[in-house]
Amino acid sequence: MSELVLTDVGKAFGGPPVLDGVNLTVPAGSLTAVLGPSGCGKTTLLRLVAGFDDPDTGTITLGGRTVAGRGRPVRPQRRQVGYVAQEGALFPHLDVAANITFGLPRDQRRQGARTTELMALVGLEPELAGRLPSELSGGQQQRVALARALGPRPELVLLDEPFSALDAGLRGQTRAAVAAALRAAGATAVLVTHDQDEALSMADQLAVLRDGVVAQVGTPQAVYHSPVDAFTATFVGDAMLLRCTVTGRRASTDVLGVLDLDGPARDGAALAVVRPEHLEVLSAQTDREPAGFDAQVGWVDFYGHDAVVHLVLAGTDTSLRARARSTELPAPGDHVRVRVDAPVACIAV
Ligand SMILES: Nc1ncnc2c1ncn2[C@@H]1O[C@H](COP(=O)(O)OP(=O)(O)OP(=O)(O)O)[C@@H](O)[C@H]1O
Repeated sequence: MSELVLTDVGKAFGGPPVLDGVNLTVPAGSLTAVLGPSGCGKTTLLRLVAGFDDPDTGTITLGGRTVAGRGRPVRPQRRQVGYVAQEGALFPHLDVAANITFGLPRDQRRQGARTTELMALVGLEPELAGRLPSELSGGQQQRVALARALGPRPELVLLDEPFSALDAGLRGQTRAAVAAALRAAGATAVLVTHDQDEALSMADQLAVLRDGVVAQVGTPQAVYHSPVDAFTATFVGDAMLLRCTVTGRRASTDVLGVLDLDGPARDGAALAVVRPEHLEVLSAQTDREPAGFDAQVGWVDFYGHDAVVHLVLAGTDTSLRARARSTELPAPGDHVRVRVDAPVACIAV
């Protein structure tokens, strides 16, 4: 396993740059998720690392070896990089074992032991070895694709939206199996996705890409709790950005009173990052001390494990979203009270 370092990497295809000075370090043995909206350059970044395209500027090093950017680029097959595409791209006429064996060095192809070991690593039952890809579920196919990519013990595994074709139930299971297999193999991995749940739940490190520029890099927790700008705050998780004035560790908002901040911030104008889970919805008839602000329920999105209550603050046109337990839900039209019951982050403006 090896560290991957991109320094000032740029790429254009005849028009404005698709990647514009990307700096990113992926520590050895860790999984970095590159998260960004469609068209922001995620696949281009993977293709440059794999060697399918060359960067216009900057360098890419893998395990301390420069593979692109200085002198002649190292050819893809010599980079020791495994690639898992959106839809595994398995050979349809080869069975599972033959698909996995295909990625192995010639001297290991006849030894069944490595294939058995790889199937176990990605959580595939041994009896699936003789099946064709068309006889597997989408999640099983992606596990075969990962086993094939891990076979030659690559320095780095690249995963390009590998779960996007799977339905919700299968996606969760396959994500967990793939994350466990990558950890067990000690692989350095880059996962490209536009799915924030996937990025937050799987990654050791999250890099948010916007218009070809890395907007923020950090642990999923750091990016979620301390976004650096309005784009990151609203792209990674749901957030309402409220105008406020910061003084010390408190933010005075126009619409929800004075909020506690979850960290130090510069005094002056800012945006408070209020997430739905920071808001508490109280019954208007509560016998507790009246707290919070009057609001009316517009509608409720029910998700089973919880729900999101859409509200409008009384006397304003401010819309809010509050996460609530699915067992205690108000109804559309109800008058309620709402308050922020947790410290929030803020972004200087
Ligand atoms: N070979 C190419 N020639 C011309 N333009 C390209 C080429 N490859 C990518 N692009 C353009 O570069 C931009 C970024 O594409 P890329 O596929 O990297 O985005 P992405 O973030 O992976 O998007 P998605 O999430 O939709 O797959 C797009 O505008 C795309 O049209």
